[in-house]
Amino acid sequence: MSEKKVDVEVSKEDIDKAMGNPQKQAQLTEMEQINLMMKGVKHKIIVCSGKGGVGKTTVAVNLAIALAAKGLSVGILDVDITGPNVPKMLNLEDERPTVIPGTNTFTPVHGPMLSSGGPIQVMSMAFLLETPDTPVIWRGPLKMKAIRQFIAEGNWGLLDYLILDLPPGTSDETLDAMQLVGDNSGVVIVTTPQEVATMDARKTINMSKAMKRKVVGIIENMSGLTVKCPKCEEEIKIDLFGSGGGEKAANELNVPFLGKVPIEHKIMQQGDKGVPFLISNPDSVSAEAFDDIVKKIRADME
Ligand SMILES: Nc1ncnc2c1ncn2[C@@H]1O[C@H](COP(=O)(O)OP(=O)(O)OP(=O)(O)O)[C@@H](O)[C@H]1O
Repeated sequence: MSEKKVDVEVSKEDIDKAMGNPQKQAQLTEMEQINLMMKGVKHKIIVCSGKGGVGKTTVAVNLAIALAAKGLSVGILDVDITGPNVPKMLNLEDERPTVIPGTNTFTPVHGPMLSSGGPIQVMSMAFLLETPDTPVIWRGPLKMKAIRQFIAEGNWGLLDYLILDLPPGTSDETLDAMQLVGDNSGVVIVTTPQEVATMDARKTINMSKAMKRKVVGIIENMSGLTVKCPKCEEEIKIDLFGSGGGEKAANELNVPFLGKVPIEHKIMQQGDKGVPFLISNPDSVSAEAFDDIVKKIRADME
């Protein structure tokens, strides 16, 4: 784990002491533990959407990669308890968090190490399932308990960024995540350009505003597909899910528009292989678009 100094309210020693000492830990309530962990994180980014399948996990994972590649210490918490995909997209499916002996705390799984900022730290419900096909058949309160434990009982150490990858919608997990992150947090909303997705994205933006969370902006994912005509080799752009819907929603709701990421076959393919496209295809159109988006996010958060 990185020993890099970040401008936070606690020291790594404070966190290690609380996490490695059962008596000290027993003196703290769950909420005090969560607050302690959150004080060690400089910036928290909640990646969410109204609609499912629009590319939240793809964005969350590549955002973590982009930040870690800049030498920042990064953690990613998979808040999708029933559909946890972060380990799959980082090729960490067979990993397990390490339980700290004599305590009920754990060290998150160490993911890719891209710079001196240390390995990306990852926690997900997927690490606790017997097989990747095991379903999590839980009601809201149990899911919320798991999220709280992932934060309170994980020794995340000091982080520049914690990225939270949320399930779609505005209920249990989203509500809990927005409440728990505290200050220095921002919400990034992912949508496809089509109306049925932007309509749901608007709800998430209004929820973030109601919960007094800063909206960092909207990303329009799956925005256009460029294909080559097999006969004449001419490039043809197809707006499979329409175009400009995310930007329109951003303008109407008066929140920043962060950019468009096109549909690229390799994004899907590499996601399934567990290699984020920023690593597998750093020169692609999507990687360039994403680079711009990350700059805007950093400019806002930092
Ligand atoms: N720009 C893109 N081009 C091509 N495929 C993409 C793109 N963005 C995401 N995908 C693919 O679309 C599928 C859904 O993406 P992802 O899992 O990131 O969405 P999600 O919003 O996190 O889904 P869920 O709501 O289920 O959590 C994945 O197979 C992913 O690889």
